[in-house]
Amino acid sequence: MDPEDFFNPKLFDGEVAVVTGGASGIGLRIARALTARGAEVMITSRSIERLEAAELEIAARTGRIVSSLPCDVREADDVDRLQDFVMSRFGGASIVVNNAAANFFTPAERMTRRAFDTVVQADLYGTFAVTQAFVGHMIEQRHGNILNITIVQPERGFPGFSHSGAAKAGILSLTCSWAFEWGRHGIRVNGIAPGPVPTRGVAENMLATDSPFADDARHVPLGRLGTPEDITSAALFLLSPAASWITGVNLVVDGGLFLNPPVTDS
Ligand SMILES: CCCCCCCCCCC/C=C/C(=O)SCCNC(=O)CCNC(=O)[C@H](O)C(C)(C)COP(=O)(O)OP(=O)(O)OC[C@H]1O[C@@H](n2cnc3c(N)ncnc32)[C@H](O)[C@@H]1OP(=O)(O)O
Ligand SMILES: NC(=O)C1=CN([C@@H]2O[C@H](COP(=O)(O)OP(=O)(O)OC[C@H]3O[C@@H](n4cnc5c(N)ncnc54)[C@H](OP(=O)(O)O)[C@@H]3O)[C@@H](O)[C@H]2O)C=CC1
Repeated sequence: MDPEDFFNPKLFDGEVAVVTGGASGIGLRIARALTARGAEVMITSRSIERLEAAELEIAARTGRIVSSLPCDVREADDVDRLQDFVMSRFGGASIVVNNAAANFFTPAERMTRRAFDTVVQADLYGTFAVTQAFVGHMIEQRHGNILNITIVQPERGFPGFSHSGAAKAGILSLTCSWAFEWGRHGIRVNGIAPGPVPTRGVAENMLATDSPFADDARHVPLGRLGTPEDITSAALFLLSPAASWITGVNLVVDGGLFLNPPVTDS
């Protein structure tokens, strides 16, 4: 049985969800699952081609239509356009999934300022800007749910990917600050920390020839790599009323990998 089948098909009726990076990988799967369970879903990414393909896939799988808009979350003007689009079409968003991210292997001493900036802007600034675009409406409605896709224990560092580690640690801090600040407005803010999930993004950007990461499950206690479905089940739980007293957590979904993480030498 698909783990997502445990979730009621009407679970997200009446909700409006924005999923950044929703045209591929984990974001696409979360967007599809929310659509299948009644939410109006808006997906964004930079590539129009990928967005169009995702719209078709979601329609074929769920029989429902998603909206999409090209948006580079690093660009303030793009985020403003996204906000305008969602406000005029849906009146606001009640769910934001900050999933868009950039990553590539670069030893710190060779990392250019622009490379650092590219990742921090996509991950940390993008999470801040997209959330801020929609939280005002959530506060007015006294109802909202923000889910940030992070990594496991970013505060411990991420050798070879120090830009990503720093950005994700910043997102974790935002998760906690926002959970505290907005809890009294009926808004929950949580994170999910995926273990290794072999998506296109990982294959293209993290498994470079000189990257220390290997595409195998040797170190995973549960004996396999993750799937977008594994992450989506956790997302559906955290976004649902079943998690109504949970805020400010970074839920690790990694098959137990971080009980004994492999040592990497960048
Ligand atoms: C299955 C086993 C897996 C094992 C892993 C397990 C560990 C789990 C933890 C994983 C944690 C996180 C994972 C992820 O985030 S996966 C998602 C990754 N997805 C993506 O990155 C998709 C989007 N990314 C991109 O499109 C590109 O990577 C990029 C961000 C580079 C594109 O942006 P842009 O077009 O704006 O960038 P530029 O090409 O202009 O480059 C900007 C600067 O960055 C430098 N750069 C780019 N690529 C590299 C590289 N590979 N190495 C070094 N430097 C790079 C580039 O040179 C520019 O800088 P300069 O102008 O100074 O040269
Ligand atoms: N897969 C894994 O092993 C792990 C993933 N994660 C996290 O999970 C999330 C999803 O990763 P995954 O599905 O693997 O990655 P993918 O690369 O498959 O998906 C990332 C998505 O983000 C979009 N994106 C990238 N940069 C931008 C930008 N500047 N503005 C808007 N959209 C952007 C991409 O679309 P486009 O190129 O069209 O813009 C793409 O749709 C990320 O936050 C990642 O850091 C965390 C730990 C492990």
